[in-house]
Amino acid sequence: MLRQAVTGQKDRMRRQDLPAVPENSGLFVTVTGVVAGWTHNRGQPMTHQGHGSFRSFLGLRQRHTQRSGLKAAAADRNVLNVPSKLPQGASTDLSVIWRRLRQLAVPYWKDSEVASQARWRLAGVVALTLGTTGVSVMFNFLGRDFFNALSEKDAERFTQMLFKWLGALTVGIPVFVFRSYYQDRLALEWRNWMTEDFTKRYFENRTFYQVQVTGQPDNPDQRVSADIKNFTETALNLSTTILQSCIDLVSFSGILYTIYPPLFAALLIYSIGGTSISLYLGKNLVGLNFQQEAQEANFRYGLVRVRENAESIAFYGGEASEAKLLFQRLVSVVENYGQLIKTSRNLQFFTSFYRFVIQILPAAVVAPLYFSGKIGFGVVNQSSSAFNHILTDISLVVYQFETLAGFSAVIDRLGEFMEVLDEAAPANSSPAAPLQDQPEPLLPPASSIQLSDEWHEGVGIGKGGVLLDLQHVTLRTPDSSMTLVEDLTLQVKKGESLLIVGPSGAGKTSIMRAIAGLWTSGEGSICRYGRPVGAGSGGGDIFFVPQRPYVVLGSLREQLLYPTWADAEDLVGSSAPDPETSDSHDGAASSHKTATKRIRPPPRDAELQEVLRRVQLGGLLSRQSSVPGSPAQAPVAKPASAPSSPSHTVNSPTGSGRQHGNAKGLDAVADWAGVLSLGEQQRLAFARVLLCRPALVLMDESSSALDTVNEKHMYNLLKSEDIVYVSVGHRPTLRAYHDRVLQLLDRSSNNDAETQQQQQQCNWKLLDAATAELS
Ligand SMILES: Nc1ncnc2c1ncn2[C@@H]1O[C@H](COP(=O)(O)OP(=O)(O)OP(=O)(O)O)[C@@H](O)[C@H]1O
Repeated sequence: MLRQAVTGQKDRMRRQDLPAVPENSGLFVTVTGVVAGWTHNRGQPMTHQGHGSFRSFLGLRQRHTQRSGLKAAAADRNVLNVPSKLPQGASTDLSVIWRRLRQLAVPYWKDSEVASQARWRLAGVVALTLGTTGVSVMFNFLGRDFFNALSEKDAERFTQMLFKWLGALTVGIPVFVFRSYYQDRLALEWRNWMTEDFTKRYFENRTFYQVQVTGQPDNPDQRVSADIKNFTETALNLSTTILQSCIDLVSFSGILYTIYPPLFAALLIYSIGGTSISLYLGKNLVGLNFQQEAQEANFRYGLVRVRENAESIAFYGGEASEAKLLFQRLVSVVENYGQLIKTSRNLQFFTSFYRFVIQILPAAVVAPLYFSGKIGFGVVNQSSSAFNHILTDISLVVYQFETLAGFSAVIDRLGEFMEVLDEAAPANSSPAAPLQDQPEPLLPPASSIQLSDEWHEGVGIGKGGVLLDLQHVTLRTPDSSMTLVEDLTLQVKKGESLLIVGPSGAGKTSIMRAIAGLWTSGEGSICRYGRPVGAGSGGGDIFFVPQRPYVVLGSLREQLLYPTWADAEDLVGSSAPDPETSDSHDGAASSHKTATKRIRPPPRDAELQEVLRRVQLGGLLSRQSSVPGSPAQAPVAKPASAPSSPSHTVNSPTGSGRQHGNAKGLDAVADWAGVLSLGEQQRLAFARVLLCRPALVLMDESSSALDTVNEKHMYNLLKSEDIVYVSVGHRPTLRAYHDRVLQLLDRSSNNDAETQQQQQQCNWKLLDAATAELS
């Protein structure tokens, strides 16, 4: 990181068009040399990518073949447990890198909605880049005449040239500054677009969940935040550098050739030799850059985990082991980084030498011509400058080794991520670029449970009042390593409640996952007669309450409105209650355009306060913000019913700056996940259900932290609202609130295949809750 910061700073300085030769060399023997160097920024690393390597060049093939093994392992590890040594592949398959580069780079310039605008801007940057070469050539000639005048002691001409030269500066400086500025701006816009695109696809089809379950790819957050930034900046820099190199090569070759053809020979030998040596010296950088990024991400993630689980760790007294774990990760970071800077040091010995020698080599070659009086002193300078330019063009690899290496690692990481996103995408939304050499699918193709939804215009109930219909469902874990439920057939009808019980690990939560569509591995079909409630859906029939209540960042109001009215900004103006089907308590917002009959406006404050009291959380209304001035990051909800009502300045009670210091009641902002007890969080989850009023709620141990009185009260509230519920739970008291019990039986610990098969054929029982005798 430190190195990144330092080098990043260096790059910035360099991109301010400092000389191509070492900044502190003091070897700029002529003003022309300084200007030529200053006007020529191609000799420097471009935006730093960390310390790169040609890891990708050497790594892709092996990683591809290792993928199947990784898949199996991935199911058993979460992101935190990414092995400290990532597979360090070895591949020289440039076609893979090229394919990934195309897939990453092309969409913005070709398929995006801003493609034509972006192309125009790119054309502007290219024009400015051409301009910089023009300015360099201009200074090359001005410098020659300037030094000729100096050596001939022609004072009048010297003064003339001095003014010309200064005048040229006023043209040259803006060209360089604006080129750099517009290039940076274009990179920023590209990054913005790519980040949005990746993020959108990451959330589509619950890919983020799949990534979490499989652990592939590692550290997606790092890829979205840091790698995309690196990719866009370097891609643009590299493109303009290559373009400028080509143009320079042509322009200055002519100049050099007219001065002295043998200079070419010296130049070719020098550049080819230099490139070969730097490739040799830099080969140890292979893998180090990729490793560094992964190690840094693991270390950072370890710290985040400590923050997220501070209380649990404190209760367990787990500081020492957490610190040990973090130190282990730190050791990996430091060790790898130590290797990296050592290798980099060796490379720099050579590249520095290489750059310094350039300063005198051309002068040494043309010196005999100068001594014999065939050329003037200005021409010596001119040849020096031209030589510098051409050598920099040809020696791109020497100068940009680390940048190129880092860029390949970034392409690799982003390409891998994109392939995961493409795999998760629905069949009809295949990626823009053709995929030859397709990677293997993330999970092996297996039979899957058919999930369907049936709901029409406000009525989501199937024949006979069926809300949920499971037919011959066999459910397996995502890696298909374990069959959890075999041939399960059951229906949940209006007015009937179901309790799912069974030993820990039997698959109770997994049944919920299958109904929610998170797990699909297995056979059979599940039909949900109703619209599932999703974030910002504004209503729905089927509501899922997970085992761990999710507490959003933001105000108390936002806690209550989540998920039904999360992101309700979009809802405002595009949705409205239909007078016939709306069950809004206040009946307001009837002026809004109807988008879907089932969408309801967010409840008003009075209703939110009332529901808090009903779930025995009225006391929260007297709490003050405990996160002064912190920006709420949660999706912001805004009641459509009364957008102009003073009591509904939900979005930002105190303006966009969100100074919550003194906010109270529904506007109070706190780290609710840390402040509320688990039981309070569970009651909050009940409040969300009561506000949404779905037809069916599926709850996974949602009352496990409640006392029996509160538990009874919560179930009575659901009954009073006619909400059908399916609960997962261990507590015996739960049976009293349910009509039927689905009991999952213990899977045999006996490894005997025959015994297991017999048990799996009937590893569940459906019983009447009143009379059932649970085993
Ligand atoms: N991502 C996964 N990949 C593979 N197996 C998994 C995965 N997640 C859970 N399992 C396994 O699936 C089995 C069923 O898990 P599930 O969470 O459904 O159990 P449960 O009955 O709800 O348990 P509990 O009562 O303890 O919450 C367990 O053996 C668990 O280890």
